[in-house]
Amino acid sequence: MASKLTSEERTRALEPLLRTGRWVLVNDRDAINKTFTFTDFNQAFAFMTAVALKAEKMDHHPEWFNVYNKVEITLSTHDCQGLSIRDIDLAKFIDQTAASKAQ
Ligand SMILES: C[C@H](O)[C@H](O)[C@H]1CNC2=NC(N)=NC(=O)C2=N1
Repeated sequence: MASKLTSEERTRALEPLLRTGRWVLVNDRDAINKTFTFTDFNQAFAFMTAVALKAEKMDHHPEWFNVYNKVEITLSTHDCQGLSIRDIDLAKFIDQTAASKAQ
């Protein structure tokens, strides 16, 4: 079972996502959030499909909300009620996938 990030992991792995990756900490829970904007719904949904397939493989799923060309994603690990290394790994995949789609 996943465990919460240690303070060392927060410094090494989480901070870069917050500093340069435009992920933000959620106010009232241990989670990160980011909104992606694409050119249209087709691009947004192609992105969501790629993330969904990866999430299913990882058995680690995003909370997300889509309106037309925008996808807002929140990542947290329900099993440990906070951020784990699985959220970091999925966030990195999500950033790489978004970069490969027209935005
Ligand atoms: C039983 C199943 O493995 C768990 O419920 C998985 C599924 N996907 C998950 N996704 C997320 N974000 N956190 C979890 O703790 C989690 N657990």
